[in-house]
Amino acid sequence: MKMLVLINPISGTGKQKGVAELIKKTLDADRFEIEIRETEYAGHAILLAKEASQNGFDIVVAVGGDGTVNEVAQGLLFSQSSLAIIPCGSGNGFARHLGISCNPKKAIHQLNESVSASVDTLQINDFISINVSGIGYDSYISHIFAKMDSRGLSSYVKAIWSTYFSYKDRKYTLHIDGEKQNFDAFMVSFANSSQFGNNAFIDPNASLQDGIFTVNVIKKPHLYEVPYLLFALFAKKLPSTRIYQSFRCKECLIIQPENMLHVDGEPVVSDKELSIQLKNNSLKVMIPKNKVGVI
Ligand SMILES: Nc1ncnc2c1ncn2[C@@H]1O[C@H](COP(=O)(O)OP(=O)(O)OP(=O)(O)O)[C@@H](O)[C@H]1O
Repeated sequence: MKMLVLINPISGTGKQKGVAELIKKTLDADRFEIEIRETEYAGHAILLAKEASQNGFDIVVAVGGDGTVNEVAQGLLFSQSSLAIIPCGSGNGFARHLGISCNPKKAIHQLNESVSASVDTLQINDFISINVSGIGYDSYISHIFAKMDSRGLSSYVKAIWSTYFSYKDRKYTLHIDGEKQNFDAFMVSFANSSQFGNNAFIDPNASLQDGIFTVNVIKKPHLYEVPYLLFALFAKKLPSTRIYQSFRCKECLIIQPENMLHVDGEPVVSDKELSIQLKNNSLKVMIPKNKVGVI
């Protein structure tokens, strides 16, 4: 099989630095004919993946985080070529949902044994989301974080600390299955997969193959509830908490008070009105053999 490997040199914590060598040493040369390239700017992977698909590459490997994976997915949507992932981001939500190891060497071994499967994606206005996107507080934080000079966890905590107390629930209108609902929410997530990344689960039972996504409405918690809610987020128990409400659908329309959205963790400027549609079986993905039927 012809395989193009796209390495994002700036993703995550730098794990991708030795990956090219590791791939040459570890990837099954009998099964894959490999070409390796680095991405040169944001959005480059979309173009390279699209060209690869048109030029007969069977697989395009994203070496990076959810942003890189999203770009490769955009380039391969509705094509015969499959997306593969060697996770090197900071969250790796989509790869984790698929059961792909965040250790690059293990991920390459999994790739040697992988099979192709069709998965759903989400179209949010003109954006494509494959993992979890959203509006409200987490989108607000992703926009602030993108403007900060320094990266890393400490900047993230700083962004949250300086905004959490003043940020209140805001008004949203959701049109779903012909019904209109108004509600106040802290954040609203659109989940195709189960987790944001780092095993923080917004919709623990999500499947990428069921033709359904969920709209997850989160109310602002009281400060004393935060420790338990953090535990619940990682223990797959968020759906049973007071602040959580979830709607299953194939499409919906939501009106937000802001022009902000995050798509798989990347901040984007959007319309206030968002039309979200599930695209069933729109992307081929290489998954570990033992995950067939359970993604
Ligand atoms: N050469 C490059 N220079 C600058 N930006 C790039 C380059 N190649 C890719 N990018 C951009 O880097 C962004 C961040 O990459 P990515 O999401 O993979 O890493 P991350 O943010 O560290 O991981 P995660 O999303 O898992 O936290 C992507 O949205 C992509 O557009």
